[in-house]
Amino acid sequence: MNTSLLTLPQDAARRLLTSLRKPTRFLAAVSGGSDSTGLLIALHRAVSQHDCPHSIAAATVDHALRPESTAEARTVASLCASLDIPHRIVTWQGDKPSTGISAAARQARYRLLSTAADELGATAMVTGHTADDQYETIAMRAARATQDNLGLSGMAAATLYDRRIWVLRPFLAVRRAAIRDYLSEAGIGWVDDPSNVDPHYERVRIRLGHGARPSTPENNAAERRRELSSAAASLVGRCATLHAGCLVSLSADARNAAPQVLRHTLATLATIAGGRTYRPSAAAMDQLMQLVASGSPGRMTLSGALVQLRRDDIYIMREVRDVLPRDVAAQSSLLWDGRYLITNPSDDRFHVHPDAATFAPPASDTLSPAMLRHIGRITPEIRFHSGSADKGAPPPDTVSITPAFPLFDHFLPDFDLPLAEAIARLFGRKAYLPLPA
Ligand SMILES: Nc1ncnc2c1ncn2[C@@H]1O[C@H](COP(=O)(O)OP(=O)(O)OP(=O)(O)O)[C@@H](O)[C@H]1O
Repeated sequence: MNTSLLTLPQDAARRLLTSLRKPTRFLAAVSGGSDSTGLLIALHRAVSQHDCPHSIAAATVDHALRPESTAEARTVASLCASLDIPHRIVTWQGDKPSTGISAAARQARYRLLSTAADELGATAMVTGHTADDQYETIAMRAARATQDNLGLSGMAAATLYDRRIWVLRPFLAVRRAAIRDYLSEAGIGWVDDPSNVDPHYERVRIRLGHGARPSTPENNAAERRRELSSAAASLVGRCATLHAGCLVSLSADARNAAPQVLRHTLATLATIAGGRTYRPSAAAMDQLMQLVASGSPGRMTLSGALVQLRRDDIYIMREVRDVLPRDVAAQSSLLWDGRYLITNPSDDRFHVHPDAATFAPPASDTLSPAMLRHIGRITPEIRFHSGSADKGAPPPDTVSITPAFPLFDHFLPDFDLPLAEAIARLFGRKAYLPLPA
């Protein structure tokens, strides 16, 4: 077991605070379980030190899935009141899905927590994920690794949520047992969520199976993933060109990159071109890399994208299949085809539809006529419904069409940040929120 990486709760809290120069207000996400309660106490003690420029607030999500959850949230509220920590309870309202409840609860939790962060003036969020959670995450991902084993880097120490707030995990090298000792010494109790011992959940089965097994990643998988991301970012900076806002070409020089760097770059660009949330499978990437290595012209579809090899260049674009028309209601936004965020501030509903017949191709001496036609079949065209006079009119200036990257925009682990930034630059989109520093 690699114990050198493990640390005590109070040291981890201090380390986080001293790593930040700018005064930061943290929102501690506290469920009332031992890990997040330990985080709350350790951070509270550290920020209460003389001269500390940072401060904390806290929030608890009442998922309203178990009868006890409201009382548990109130227990956290009382603890925070006794410590003078501003605290909010945010409740997951409305109907709950009958399947996929864990994933839906997680989505709702982050949404509600980020709203609480805004209300409490917090500029970063902290969660109590531990070394035990990290071990379980890696074990679960290893069991189903199909995407180039990227998941083996585990949870990131920092993840950008919805492009709006960084979620920091300062306890990733702290063991749960150390947190419980720390709380017991402080005379502070915690809630035991019954689902944490329910073997119905894969995570629980792994926990029960591993007992005292190693709990920190034994290798530097996260560091290697960051290096891969940086190398891919520099490849994109050197070799990638965006055409007509949607088609990316990589110049011949890209083929001189290390194979794993070219592979990661292509996997990521294909995911972005296809508007997908997950990268292609390792099997699909093996096939694509064989095609690239063959040096002959060819084409392959994967993850909703078409990759075309022509002369020495590599072209990556959305495939034409399943690019579906959609309506955008008045005064609303829509993620269209996973690739564009389309905002309609007008009072009229409009229709988004690729229309090759009306598409005016850009002048190009590098793209073939077939590619220009292809662009017309994947580019959003907007048509207003109201009144025949408006039909087919170009969108008013106020309608905005912004490239979207579902792979990065919802949860962006810090080790993927270099490549995400390079792609945002390539598409001319606003930079991601910088890490707290
Ligand atoms: N009900 C809640 N209210 C506030 N924070 C919570 C709540 N549930 C979980 N958290 C936060 O998330 C951390 C991890 O909790 P848990 O392991 O149950 O969630 P997870 O779903 O596995 O994690 P993730 O949110 O990354 O998917 C907790 O330490 C805590 O900081």
